[in-house]
Amino acid sequence: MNALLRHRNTPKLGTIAVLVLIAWLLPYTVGSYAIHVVDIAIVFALLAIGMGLAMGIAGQINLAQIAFFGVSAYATAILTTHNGLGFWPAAALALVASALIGLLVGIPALRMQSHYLGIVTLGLALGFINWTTNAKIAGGAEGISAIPVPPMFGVDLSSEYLYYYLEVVVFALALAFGLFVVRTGLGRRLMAMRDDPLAAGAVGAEIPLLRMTAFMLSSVFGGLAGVLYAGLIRYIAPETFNISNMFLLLAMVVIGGRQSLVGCVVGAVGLTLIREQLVDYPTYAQLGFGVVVVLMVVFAPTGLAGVPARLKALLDRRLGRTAERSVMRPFEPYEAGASREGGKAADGESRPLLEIKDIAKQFRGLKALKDVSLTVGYGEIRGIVGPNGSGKTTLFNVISGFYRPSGGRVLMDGQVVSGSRPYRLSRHGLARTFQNLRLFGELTVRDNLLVALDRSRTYAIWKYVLWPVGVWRQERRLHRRADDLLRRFGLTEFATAAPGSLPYGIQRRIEIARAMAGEPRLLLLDEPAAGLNGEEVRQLAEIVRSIRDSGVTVVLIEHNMGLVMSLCERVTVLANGSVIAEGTPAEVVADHAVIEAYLGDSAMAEMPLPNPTEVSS
Ligand SMILES: Nc1ncnc2c1ncn2[C@@H]1O[C@H](COP(=O)(O)OP(=O)(O)OP(=O)(O)O)[C@@H](O)[C@H]1O
Repeated sequence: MNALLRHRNTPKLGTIAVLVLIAWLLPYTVGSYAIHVVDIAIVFALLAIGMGLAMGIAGQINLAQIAFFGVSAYATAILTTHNGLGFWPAAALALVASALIGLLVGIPALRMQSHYLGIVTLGLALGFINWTTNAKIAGGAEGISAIPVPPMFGVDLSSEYLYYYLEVVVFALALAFGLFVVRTGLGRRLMAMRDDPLAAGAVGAEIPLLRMTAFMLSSVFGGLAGVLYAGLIRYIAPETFNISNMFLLLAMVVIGGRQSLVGCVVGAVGLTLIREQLVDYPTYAQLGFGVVVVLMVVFAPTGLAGVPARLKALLDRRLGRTAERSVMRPFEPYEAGASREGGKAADGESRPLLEIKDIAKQFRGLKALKDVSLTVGYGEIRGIVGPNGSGKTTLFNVISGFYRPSGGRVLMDGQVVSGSRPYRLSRHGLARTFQNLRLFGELTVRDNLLVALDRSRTYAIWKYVLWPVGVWRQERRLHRRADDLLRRFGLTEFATAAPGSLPYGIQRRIEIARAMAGEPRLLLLDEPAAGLNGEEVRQLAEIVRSIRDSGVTVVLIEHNMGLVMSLCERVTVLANGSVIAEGTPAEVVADHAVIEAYLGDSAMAEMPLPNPTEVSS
């Protein structure tokens, strides 16, 4: 069965039918005040979903949600009462306005993250509140009244009972859309960005655009809530969009579980109902919510939505259940053949794939790289060795766009690529792994691979609105390819596991599989054998050879000299940021400068020339 169809969180049809029935019958069972509270709860639920998308899914702290809500509510009010527009055209323009404001608020996220972003978004929300209180067009402290009842084919939406049904339909569609986003490519990329923006960029995720997208999504949900609120209450005033409501919203998302949209809805509905019960004690209610939020952050950071998984993990630990196998299946070699003979490019030219020309990198006073030059031909396996701190990882970081060089150029396939962002380099055919593993910790192993397999551009998210079938088909293709990749790398058994729960050797292999998912031409492996046992190193050598035989050029940094000697045709030696030797493994280990550089370095000082068969398959 397709993995997509057996998604662990896909709601059952029966559950949906029961929920629809409850939603349908609810107005028949409650009084007019209760239905008013439910109508308000739905508005908050929409706001909470938007906030969950930005904060929980994309990891972007957004304290401006109340402003997105306000912008569309005010835009609807102003356009209908001042400009005489009908309710629905005004609502459509209000949605556009809040999406644009969302993009605007997202701009600071390009430069700053975490609490700085929180402060800036909060500042923008305060600015908006200030505007509503002072601007004449916004009605000042008195607000705007007499917003018209939304027309709906003769249905009287001034009745809160009938308005409830409109809200339920809009809410259901919005939640379904949110879940669709979260469970497909865009959501995965947003989550990958949340877990590790550097690694996400390295597998092709356009981080700046994704950050803007997160704020835009959040603002559209805020905008929907604003329109519904304006149509429901038909009067708006600054007190609805104040900081205490922003805090309440934050509490809903944190308590419900910011990484789960359903959790956000539960938090929003639950806290709206509780707030109504405590309406006579607003100060105590605020204080109570504050205490609960602090307790949740400390003891249950994943909120109510995360409680079942935590309980299950606890139970499994208590019962000593370890469901996962800890041994990988064998790697299935790639088909050989695409390998370029004689260091030639695809067009037959004999230029190298990678040219590094006089690269320098300075960190304040420290010259980590000094005029490093080297070339790597097509189909080569190049080793980069050197004592600790000699600049190897810095060189990789420059090649892969993580660092801008202080001088010199990097060319790939004859094209200057130095200074390009990691996601552009990924699309140009570069992939890498990291010395300290950088897997997306909150995603499953399959999702880690899916993020890298998905090469669609961020601008293609228009399909989510206009052509969701296309998104769905693409998902099916990606899941099939992920299954193939999992099988090739012997990882099928671990597909649904969290990478952090797996042994180190398996995590290293997942990282190589993820790098290969992007079908690179050049693969940079940063200490791929670190932490592996002897058998795993032997398997690694087999994998790297097969990758090269499939036509991918490999450059690896390694301290395991046995592996370097057996695998690499040529080795470049760095010391103190400079290339001190280059040649075949036998040549470099006999080089005087190399021996001197390594004196005192235990990895190589006593290095006998290893027998290549030690690590070969
Ligand atoms: N972001 C940074 N800021 C300041 N200094 C840095 C930064 N990154 C690396 N360095 C310094 O640059 C030098 C080279 O570091 P690098 O990590 O490239 O060495 P390496 O050869 O990869 O070492 P190892 O084998 O231990 O991984 C070191 O002195 C290191 O402290």
